[in-house]
Amino acid sequence: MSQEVFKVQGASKRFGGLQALSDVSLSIHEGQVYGLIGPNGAGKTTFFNVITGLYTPDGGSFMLGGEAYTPQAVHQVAKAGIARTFQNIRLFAEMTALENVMVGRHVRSASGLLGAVLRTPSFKAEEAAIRQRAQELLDYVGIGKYAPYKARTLSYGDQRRLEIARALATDPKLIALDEPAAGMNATEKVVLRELIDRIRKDGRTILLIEHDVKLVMGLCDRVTVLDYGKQIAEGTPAEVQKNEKVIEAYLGAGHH
Ligand SMILES: Nc1ncnc2c1ncn2[C@@H]1O[C@H](COP(=O)(O)OP(=O)(O)OP(=O)(O)O)[C@@H](O)[C@H]1O
Repeated sequence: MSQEVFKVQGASKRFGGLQALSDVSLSIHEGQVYGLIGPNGAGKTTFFNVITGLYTPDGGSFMLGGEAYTPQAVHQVAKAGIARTFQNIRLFAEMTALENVMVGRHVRSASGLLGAVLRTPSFKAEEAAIRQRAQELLDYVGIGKYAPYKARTLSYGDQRRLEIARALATDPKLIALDEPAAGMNATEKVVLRELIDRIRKDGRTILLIEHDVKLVMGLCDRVTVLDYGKQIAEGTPAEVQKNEKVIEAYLGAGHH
């Protein structure tokens, strides 16, 4: 069996009287696309925020690449090997597409972000390589020709792909995509699906929150379903789709 890349045991998070995450456990293996689904307010974003250090969990243990992992400050999370995209795109709007990806790459550079700001000699030596790699990643996600354009001028779908390129630039062990298809039209979704498939084939491991159930079922190797913070099902898409609790959660009147 392939190697376990990411393992979560018993992750919990409470906000006041609301148990947003309750004892959630999952295991993601190398080369898998792992889906996290559930109705609105189920706890998906909270889970992402916990594993990427934006929220401190109340409980749970985490392993990344076979080592104990404590989600901490965001830049440490990237260094540890988790890169993410956001439901609401978070790019540097006034920077070019290329520069946005270069920023992601600096996580792995010896001179770091401070070196980039101060433009130290070691930074300049690294910059050409970083620039080249950033261009390769833009080409890889299919927006190479927009490298010199400001991020804010790119179409919505292309901005989402730019976020993915920036995440890939950190060479993550796990890439976490938060609703990558949100706001995309049918054609853009087809292209996105091909891209995620390619990223997986190239050996990356992906955790995906997605509302588009068809996309999830077509792409994911395994799926966890959350409802009111609880894990109501885990398994292959075929198994999960048949699960009574899942059908109830999606059709139940309590949501939406
Ligand atoms: N910072 C916070 N403070 C208080 N409550 C929060 C906070 N973040 C999330 N919640 C609550 O936790 C619950 C889970 O929210 P979360 O955003 O994780 O759900 P979700 O599954 O991502 O939903 P959606 O599909 O709508 O994005 C919700 O009831 C939400 O209101």
